[in-house]
Amino acid sequence: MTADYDASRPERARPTDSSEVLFVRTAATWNPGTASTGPAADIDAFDLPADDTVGTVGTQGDRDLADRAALRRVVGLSTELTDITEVEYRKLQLERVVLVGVWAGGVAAAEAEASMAELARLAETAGSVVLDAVVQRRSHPDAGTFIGSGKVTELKEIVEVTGADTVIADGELSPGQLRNLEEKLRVKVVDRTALILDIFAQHARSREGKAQVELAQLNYLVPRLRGWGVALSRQRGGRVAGGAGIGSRGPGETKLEIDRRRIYKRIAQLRSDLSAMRRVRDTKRSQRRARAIPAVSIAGYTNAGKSSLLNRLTDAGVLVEDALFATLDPTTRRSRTADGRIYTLTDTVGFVRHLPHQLVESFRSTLEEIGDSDLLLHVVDASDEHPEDQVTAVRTVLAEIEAAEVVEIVVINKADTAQADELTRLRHLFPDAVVVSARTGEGIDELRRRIADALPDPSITVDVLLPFTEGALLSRIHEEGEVLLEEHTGDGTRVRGRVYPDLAGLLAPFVAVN
Ligand SMILES: Nc1nc2c(ncn2[C@@H]2O[C@H](COP(=O)(O)OP(=O)(O)OP(=O)(O)O)[C@@H](O)[C@H]2O)c(=O)[nH]1
Ligand SMILES: [Mg+2]
Repeated sequence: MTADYDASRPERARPTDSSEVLFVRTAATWNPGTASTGPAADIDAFDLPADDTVGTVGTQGDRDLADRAALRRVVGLSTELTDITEVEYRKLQLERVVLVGVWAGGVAAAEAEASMAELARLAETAGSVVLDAVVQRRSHPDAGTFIGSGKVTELKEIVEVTGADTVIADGELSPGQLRNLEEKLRVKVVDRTALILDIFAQHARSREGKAQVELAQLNYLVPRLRGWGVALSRQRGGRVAGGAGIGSRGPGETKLEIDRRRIYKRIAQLRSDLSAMRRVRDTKRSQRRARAIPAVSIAGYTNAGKSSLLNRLTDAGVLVEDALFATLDPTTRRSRTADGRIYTLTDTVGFVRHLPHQLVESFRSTLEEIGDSDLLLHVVDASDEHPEDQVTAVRTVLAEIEAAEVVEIVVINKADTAQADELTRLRHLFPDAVVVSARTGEGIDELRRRIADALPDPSITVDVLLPFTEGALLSRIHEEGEVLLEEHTGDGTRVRGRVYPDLAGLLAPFVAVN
């Protein structure tokens, strides 16, 4: 018997074979198809397929989709934290759920409803069936039980009537709230943060993405370890001992200490792995910068159509799915302006209201690319009920990752399905926005023009005579700059054009003398 094990807490009224926390073994064990680093990850700008050279990648999104459809929830794996190093994902078994929210004073009813509707979509994305949703109006969440303690009884009735096995709270619960609610409701309770982490874990593909998610999950887990530990012990007792002798099978203090130490060790390992991956990413990025290829980032709310837009602009063949957080790994592709200037386009992870800070922290290196870009395409879903709330949520995250200063083009997407008066309203709200449909291609030419105008212009005029041995420099002028005149002479190629400062520096030795 240990101090951490709460013997007074009765067994579940409705035991299910799903554990409270499933520790799923390495992705390779359970889903070989997605274990390797996806081709979309870590693409070097110099090897990027240009939009006009891509032939077969259109099927990559289809393959990803098939992979994802093949994902199955894994039931009945070990719930013991026996070897944390084997843990790739911590998955929550969510099946039949009831949602619960607190509608704070001062918040419009519509906003509270939108938040719950989104929670429902998140739950469905994670593979659950939403049976019911309830919201309590009160000035702030109850410190002990999230909703008022009287309401917990009502919620318990709903849980019993619907036969739910999980309650999902629309917010981040303190470890105490989580424990209290579970004790009272006798079903598993998870919060919005855990739910989003679970979706990210399901969708992560690249090594970096997986490490980022796992780090976020462990940081979320640490302060809750005691609660989870208790739950794990009871689960194990129930299964292994057929429900008897549960107390004797609880994890000892020492066991929890060991678990905690293992988790800290794993966190340290992940941090160091990630910082190594980050150095590679930084090098690639700075190579791109050194070559002065302007970078455009596509950001926006989840499901706004960012990947569709990348596909439309470059034929990238990125996975598009009517699901939240379909994209976690940034994909970079190369494109050209009508006057031939090269730029890169990067599709990024979507944002959401109350994006868990653990994720923002873990994904910081990925997200920092947005702050570093020359231009941001902020994609807005015009068919959403509250597009401007999405814009606010996105701008909040952008400020958090210090990307608020980047020049932004608001791209109002899904013009094909949005209501006409809604489009008018949005045009009025965002007068500089471009209205497009990634699906039909409407407005895309206009968007390309706007991108070309917004990209930094090569500003230094050069007039050089390049010896034939300097073919590489000649192609860089073509790729990155603007050629005004080109003449082949007996001594080499005479080029007059406009380039970025760094290339102008390299061309200095060849300045033409007449
Ligand atoms: N009708 C319509 N649907 C669109 C358009 N653009 C995207 N969609 C749909 O919206 C859904 C989400 O598209 P994605 O491109 O995956 O969106 P995303 O922003 O990359 O989403 P995440 O990566 O999950 O954050 C898919 O079902 C797309 O087919 C559009 O212009 N019109
Ligand atoms: Mg996407």
